[in-house]
Amino acid sequence: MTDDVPLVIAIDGPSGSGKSSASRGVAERLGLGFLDTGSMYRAVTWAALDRRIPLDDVEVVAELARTAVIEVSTDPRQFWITIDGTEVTAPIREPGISAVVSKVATNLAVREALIARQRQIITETGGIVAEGRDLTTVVVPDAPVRVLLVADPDARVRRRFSELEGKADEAAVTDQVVRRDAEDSTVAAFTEAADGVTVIDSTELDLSQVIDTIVELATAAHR
Ligand SMILES: Nc1ncnc2c1ncn2[C@@H]1O[C@H](COP(=O)(O)OP(=O)(O)O)[C@@H](O)[C@H]1O
Ligand SMILES: Nc1ccn([C@H]2C[C@H](O)[C@@H](COP(=O)(O)OP(=O)(O)O)O2)c(=O)n1
Repeated sequence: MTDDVPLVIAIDGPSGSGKSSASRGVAERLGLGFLDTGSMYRAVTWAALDRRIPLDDVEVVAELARTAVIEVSTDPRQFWITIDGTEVTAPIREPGISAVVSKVATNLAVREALIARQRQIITETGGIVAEGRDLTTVVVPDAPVRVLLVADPDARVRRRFSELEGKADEAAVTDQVVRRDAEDSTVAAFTEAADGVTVIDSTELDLSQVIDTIVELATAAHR
């Protein structure tokens, strides 16, 4: 790997396609940072609910996103996130947040604020694997490695369901995966690959095969 230009790897895809796990694995393997952009939308959602701000109040939620101080780990081995000094690493994963986060993620003024913060983190970190819904198309469209990670809806629901270990029933998980993707895809183009983006279908691949494939792409691009 050349050290002069920091390597940025952008990974998008629907819920449960394996973005976070694969990105963390690739970052560890290549000694890069890791950014989970979805955690930032989740943190703003958590803070809005905590302050009793109605999520439909687009302007007030946007102001929160513009003014809140979000610090997020870029260490692939240890994830944490804080908003205005409160650590929200665990609460942002609760089903109650997953059920409503799309309301915040489809607020375009929120997106503008969080995208600016994401670009800042990516620049400060140097080499990084950044994942979400609009990294390949909006946040860092010039990244030398861009991947759309997909998997069949059934596989994605099954993965999420087993991850939640009984915290939510199958209907709720299906709703969180399928409805949320439908809502999120109205503001971010992660259902089809943009020009130059490599599609990886993880339905029949295990995690290490997905990581190997992305590492190979990165090695070829960064020679
Ligand atoms: N290729 C894969 N095969 C099987 N399970 C996977 C695979 N990739 C990820 N998983 C599992 O699926 C769940 C969702 O993965 P995650 O990385 O959180 O997806 P995303 O970030 O796209 O929502 C996790 O429990 C993870 O361990
Ligand atoms: N770059 C991003 C990242 C996430 N989002 C949205 C999509 C989801 O509804 C939420 C949370 O994203 P997250 O990646 O944590 O969701 P999943 O864990 O994959 O289900 O934020 C987005 O709109 N743009």
